[in-house]
Amino acid sequence: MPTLLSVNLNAVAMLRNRRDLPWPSVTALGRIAMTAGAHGLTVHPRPDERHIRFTDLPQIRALIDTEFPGAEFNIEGYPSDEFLDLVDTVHPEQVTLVPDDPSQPTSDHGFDFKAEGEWLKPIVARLKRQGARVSIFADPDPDQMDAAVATGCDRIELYTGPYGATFADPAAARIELGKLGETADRAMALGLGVNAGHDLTVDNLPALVARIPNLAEVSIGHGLTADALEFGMAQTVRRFRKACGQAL
Ligand SMILES: CC(=O)[C@@H](O)[C@H](O)COP(=O)(O)O
Ligand SMILES: NCC(=O)COP(=O)(O)O
Repeated sequence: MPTLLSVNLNAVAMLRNRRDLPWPSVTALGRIAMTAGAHGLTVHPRPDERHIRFTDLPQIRALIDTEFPGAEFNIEGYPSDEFLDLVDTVHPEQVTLVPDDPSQPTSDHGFDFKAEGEWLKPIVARLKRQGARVSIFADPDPDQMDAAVATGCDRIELYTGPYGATFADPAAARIELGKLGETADRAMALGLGVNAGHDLTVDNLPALVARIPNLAEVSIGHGLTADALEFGMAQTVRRFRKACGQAL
């Protein structure tokens, strides 16, 4: 099964929010991405709504349900009561829990499962009762995986930021890829599915999917939106799908 692509719309929303105007439209760009073969759409609403607004969520839900049934809505975020209530109203196919502090400019680490696993367990159970697949953002650290599986989650999402940061340093990239691969191997041996995301690009994806052949899904926003400005959203999605190893 090739790695699936979920297009993160946060960067599109951030551009829209520069003005009190409805463009670029998050749902229109989502529609183009889905028509070009993306498997799903990802959003990461933050408490200050600086990217995705809470009102975007039902619109994206309706887009998927009416035009792309079977596609997946993935909502990422810190599991505050507000976030969990928000998710409850939209019924995403997947929820990805991320240990973000509201003051962080972007996500920059995974959960410490050894320290926070007990706290995560009832949250995972609640989301699974609502029918969502639960994925949890994880650092590339194989030693964390036993505690990750104990939370009851279905998948981890490997934090690939440090790998993305090695774009000008092939030797460093090999080291980061090794850590990601070892963590994925351990997670899969324990029965967890593995997603990945953060700072992935058409250039760094092929080596990642070659090292982790059963990588279930990548969610990509920043690099993909940058390419969409140059190539257009539809062609960009096709380029990223090819980099994931998908047949076009
Ligand atoms: C968990 C993760 O890596 C992404 O959700 C990332 O945080 C995207 O959000 P921004 O593009 O808003 O930083
Ligand atoms: N989960 C990662 C994600 O959705 C997108 O991250 P990025 O490509 O914007 O860094």
